[in-house]
Amino acid sequence: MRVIVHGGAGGIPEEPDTRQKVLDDAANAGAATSDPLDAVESALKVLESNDRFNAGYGGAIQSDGVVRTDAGIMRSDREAGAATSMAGIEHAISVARVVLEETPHVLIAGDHAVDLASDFGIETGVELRTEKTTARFTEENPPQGSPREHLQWLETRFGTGADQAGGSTATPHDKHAPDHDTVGAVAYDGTMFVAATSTGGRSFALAGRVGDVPQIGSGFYASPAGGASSTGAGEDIAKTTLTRRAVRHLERGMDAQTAADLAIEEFGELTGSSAGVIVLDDSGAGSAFNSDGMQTSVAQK
Ligand SMILES: NC(=O)C[C@H](N)C(=O)O
Repeated sequence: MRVIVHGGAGGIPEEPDTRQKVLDDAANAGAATSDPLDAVESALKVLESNDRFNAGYGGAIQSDGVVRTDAGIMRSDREAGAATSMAGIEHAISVARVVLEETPHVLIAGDHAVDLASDFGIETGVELRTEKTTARFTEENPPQGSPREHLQWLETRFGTGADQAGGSTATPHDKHAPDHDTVGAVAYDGTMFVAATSTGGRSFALAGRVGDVPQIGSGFYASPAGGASSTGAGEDIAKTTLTRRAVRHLERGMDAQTAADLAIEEFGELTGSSAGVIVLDDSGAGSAFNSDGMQTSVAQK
């Protein structure tokens, strides 16, 4: 089993070595399995439980004070599942897998996704806010009232992707904000590729906002040529279908590194925004980003 994981594209983390160790543990956990669905799920569960990443516990808080998680998973035979806008779900990746394996659908949202999770034995009602994320949110004098009032509040707080191009800041407000610390994994067992991504979204987003992560071809994609997982400003990733773009480059004969480089180059040209992508094909792994940093880890067993 070969696995590549990423811990989000953004600024340089405060303790890169500690964080790298968690990513290495995640990649190793994935590589120790014998099924690529298990590989990406076990890798991402390690990262969803660690508050150094914006997924599961420690995920970004939306304008109404709630963390809502999203994830997507896809196999190279084009079976896919995603789950979005879930409150109290730490392991969004496991819910996405339930959607893939147990339903005839590709995307389930909100309270219904939480009910589905509960029915399939996935823990619900988990406290996903940490002291750090709560303090950061509270400092910003959270809005009351209607969505229009929330929109006014986030006008000066929700960073545009262009604010972050070059990765200088995670948001205009907080240099060390864990804004781009979405997690992703791609696994290959010699037969099947599986790509997956999990996130708490972006900080200071409107309640109910959904980004690229649960959208096929945006946050995740797999085909017989390989798989890809992305991270960055989700609105821009969705508008340019970043992972579909990277996998299309594999289908045209590029290797994983060239496909990743070209996809990010095109993304930057089209959007002026920042993102990263990891790519796996049958001969190796590649990754590229146009932010200040994106940590990755590759493991093979
Ligand atoms: N942290 C991220 O990578 C954010 C994620 N792509 C989203 O927009 O929801």
